[in-house]
Amino acid sequence: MYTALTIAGSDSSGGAGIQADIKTMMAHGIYAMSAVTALTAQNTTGVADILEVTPDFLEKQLDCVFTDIFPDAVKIGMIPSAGLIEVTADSLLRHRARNIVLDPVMVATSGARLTDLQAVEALKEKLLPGADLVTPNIPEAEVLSGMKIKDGEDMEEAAGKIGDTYGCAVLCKGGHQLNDANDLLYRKGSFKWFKGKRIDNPNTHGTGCTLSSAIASNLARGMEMEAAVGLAKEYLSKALADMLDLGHGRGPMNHAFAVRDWRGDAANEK
Ligand SMILES: Nc1ncnc2c1ncn2[C@@H]1O[C@H](COP(=O)(O)OP(=O)(O)OP(=O)(O)O)[C@@H](O)[C@H]1O
Ligand SMILES: Cc1ncc(CO)c(N)n1
Repeated sequence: MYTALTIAGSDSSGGAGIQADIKTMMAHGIYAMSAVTALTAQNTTGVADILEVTPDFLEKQLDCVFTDIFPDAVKIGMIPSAGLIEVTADSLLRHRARNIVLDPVMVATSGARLTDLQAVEALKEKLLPGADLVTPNIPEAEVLSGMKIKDGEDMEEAAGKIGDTYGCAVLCKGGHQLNDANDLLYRKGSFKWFKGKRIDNPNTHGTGCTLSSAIASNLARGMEMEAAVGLAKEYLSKALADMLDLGHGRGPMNHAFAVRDWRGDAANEK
């Protein structure tokens, strides 16, 4: 059985963070493990509070996972502070983790900040250089590259800057554009666009977590990076196109489309 680890925050509403990651990995037939960096009290309308674990406790979770069931891939999501980022980077290096997909989470879909400003600096210095792939959305790519992004050409320039500075592949996600949902992969000096049709669904809570976990799941199975990204985007589009509508704000996506056969479609109807 292929295995994957998510290092991320818990989302009490189940649409993003650890919960989205585990749902996605399970839908890909992957055995999912987790190291929790923080608990968030959040729902589709916003984040009420964040409780971080201590660096020492995060390190223990990582040691427990890596010394027992070694993950074939690692997805990194919300890490709220520099101390937790340092422990994570050291641990991944010490345990020789492979297939590391880093979602540089900074702000939730609802607009709330999930990491402090020192964490952004630590992310750049400690985590990006060890990652195989980093998956910023447009505002995150602006922070990491230090430039404004208005169009596809700017996305290429920013992704190139990030990739060349930190020595990792970069997937710049286009979900924050108005007209399309095209993502750009920069890897080893060349660009590949993944074109996506914009789905008219406001319920996009957790799209970034889902995409990065789907990529990690595909890498865990041994897929090449380009194929892993292409298939992950297909998974995300299907989950979004299922038009689940829960909660009072930007709701989560439906992962159950991938596992419906177990109980039949009828069991999912309300
Ligand atoms: N309305 C949409 N229709 C189709 N694809 C979308 C839509 N919105 C986002 N996506 C896709 O979802 C993926 C995640 O991109 P996005 O830019 O939304 O990430 P994010 O902002 O990190 O997500 P999150 O909301 O979890 O923070 C990308 O592949 C993007 O193209
Ligand atoms: C815990 C957590 N991680 C990531 C995101 C980004 O969507 C979120 N809203 N919550």
